[in-house]
Order: sequence, then C-alpha cells, then structure tokens
Amino acid sequence: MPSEFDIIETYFAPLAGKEGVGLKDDAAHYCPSPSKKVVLSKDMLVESIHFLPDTNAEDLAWKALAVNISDLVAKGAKPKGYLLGLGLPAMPTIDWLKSFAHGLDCAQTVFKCQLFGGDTVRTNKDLTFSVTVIGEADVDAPLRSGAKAGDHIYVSGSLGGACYGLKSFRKEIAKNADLEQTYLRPQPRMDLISLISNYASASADISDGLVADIGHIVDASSVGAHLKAEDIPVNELINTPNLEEILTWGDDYEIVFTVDPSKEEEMLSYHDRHCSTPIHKIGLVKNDQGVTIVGKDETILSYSKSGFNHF
Ligand SMILES: Nc1ncnc2c1ncn2[C@@H]1O[C@H](COP(=O)(O)OP(=O)(O)O)[C@@H](O)[C@H]1O
Ligand SMILES: Cc1ncc(C[n+]2csc(CCOP(=O)(O)OP(=O)(O)O)c2C)c(N)n1
Ligand SMILES: [Mg+2]
Repeated sequence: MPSEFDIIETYFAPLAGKEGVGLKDDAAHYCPSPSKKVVLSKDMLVESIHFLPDTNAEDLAWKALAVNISDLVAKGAKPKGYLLGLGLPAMPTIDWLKSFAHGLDCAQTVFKCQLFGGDTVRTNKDLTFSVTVIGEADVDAPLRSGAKAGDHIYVSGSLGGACYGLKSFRKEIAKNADLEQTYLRPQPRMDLISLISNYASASADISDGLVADIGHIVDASSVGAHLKAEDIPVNELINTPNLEEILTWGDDYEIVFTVDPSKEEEMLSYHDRHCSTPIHKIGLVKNDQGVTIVGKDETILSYSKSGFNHF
C-alpha cells in the first residue's frame, strides 16, 4: 500500500512547476512576473455538498480546479499555479490516483497553470478538496465595489445547466447527458479574461447564483441592479426551466460584469474579435439598492432566496 509520500512523489510531482521544488520542500517559491498584479483565490469541494459520492476521479480533478479558475477569470487574472489540499477518507486505489492525476494534468493544460504544492491528509468521512489558485493580471482587478449607476450589466454563456444536470443525475428530469456534463465539467471562461480586465467596472462569477452574485456587486458598490428576466440567457437544453431556481441555485461558472456605457461599444467590438463565449446584456445599474428582476408586463419578480448558502 502506498504512503502519503508515495502518492505525492508518483502522482503529483510530475504535475509540479519549478515553483513546487519537486514537491520535496516545505513551501513553494513563486516569483511574480515583473509589473503584474498577483491575484489569489480559494474554493473547497466536499463530497455530497459539492459533488455526488462515486463521481469519477478525473471529473473531480477537473471541477476542483475549474471552479477556482472561474474566480481568477472574474478578476481578469491569468492562472499561473495552484496549491492542492486533498482530504482522503481512505487510501485510494491506484486506478483512482492515476485517474485523478490524469484529470489534473488535462485541467492544468487547458487552464495553463501548474501545481505549486499542497497537502494530503486523512479525513474521517468525506472526500474533500481545497484548491488555492494563483493568477496574474496586467492591471488592478475589477472589484465587486466598482459598479456605478448607469453601467450596463452583462452575463456570459447561459444559466441553469448545472442545476438541471444534477436533476438529471437524480432522475428528477428525463436523462440528459449534456446537462450532466455541464454539472460535472464546468467551463471557466478563460477567453474572457482580457475583456474583463480591460472593460469591467465590477465583476464576479455566479457560483452562488446570478441574483446572489450580482447582489454582492451592487451591495459592495452601494447601487441597485435592474435585470430584465427575458434577457437572461437560460441553457437551451432545459425543457421546462424554472427561472427562480435557475437564477438562485448556483454552480454556474459564468461571469456577471458591469460596463460603463462609454466603453460598451469598444467592449463589444473587442468581444467580437477576441472572445468565443457569448455575452448578453441583462440589465442596468441604478441609483437604488438590491436586485430588481422585471418580468413580462413589467411585473416585479420576487424570490424567497437570492442564492446558495451553506448554512
Ligand atoms: N474561511 C475564510 N477565511 C478567510 N476568508 C474567507 C473565508 N471564507 C471566505 N472568505 C473570503 O470571503 C470572500 C467571499 O467569499 P466567497 O463568497 O466564497 O466568494 P466566491 O463565491 O467568489 O468564492 C472572499 O474574499 C474570500 O476569500
Ligand atoms: C451533490 C450536490 N448537491 C448540491 C449542489 C449545489 N451546490 C453546492 S455548492 C453550490 C454553490 C457553490 O459552492 P460554494 O462553496 O458556495 O462556492 P463559491 O461560491 O465559494 O465559489 C451549489 C449550487 C451540488 N453542486 N452538488
Ligand atoms: Mg468561495
């Protein structure tokens, strides 16, 4: 049976960049590129809370890194490296370790980053991942607090795929393998990094749900968001979408951002030339408070919760 150190040497060291010092030292050593801003973020994934038990190791590796990369995208930062915390309830099989390392290798290739270090421990019950990502941006990251009245609100991609993917796994809807993939394999919007860093006045990813996360932006900016329900892009694979659920459930790794109207035309032209992920204008920032969602016939939609909350 391999030891903790065998796992690190055999499966993780080959994924390490030079910053990881072969994964044989006490800490990683990272020298940021000259004149870049370093951006750091962490997200954890816990069995049964963030993913279903028995999810295959390759998909877990992808999701653990992808959800973290999404936060760097939201801050207009390019990934450089990551630290991996792994909590294992028992020694995994060799097949699991190979598959997990392969998943990490694929993910870090797509996200253009390397393993800097981490920690491997035993947990009493649940498989747990804790990833810290390290990124670099050319300019100061767009903050949640940067939105101004008059800014236009955009969201990338489409919403609800992960929510309905999990419903498919749970047999609550007819099986849909594409929606299941959206849940298992979130696609952080790497192609939007430069657009966000050049044009967003504020931005966030919508891991907790669109209403909650645009809510975080407007609260931090002391303004209000007015969203037009029919302009919000819902995943087209969903047969009978429940809009309230889609806007408040979470696990969508799309980006919501605000843009000053004087920069909007240039932003859209930049988007046409450099980005492949679609973006949609969904509303306006106004000089009030909170998130107002306007439905058909100008009715105001009100929801019982704004988004995902662990407690
Ligand atoms: N346990 C913690 N210790 C320190 N900071 C935390 C902790 N949990 C969350 N934060 C910080 O709170 C802020 C909001 O976190 P969160 O809502 O998880 O953001 P996101 O949805 O973008 O991952 C971030 O700045 C994050 O670093
Ligand atoms: C098995 C399972 N049950 C429920 C969910 C729903 N869910 C769990 S965490 C989460 C939101 C995002 O997680 P969080 O830890 O809040 O990430 P952060 O916003 O900090 O990036 C959602 C929608 C899920 N993804 N998987
Ligand atoms: Mg978080």
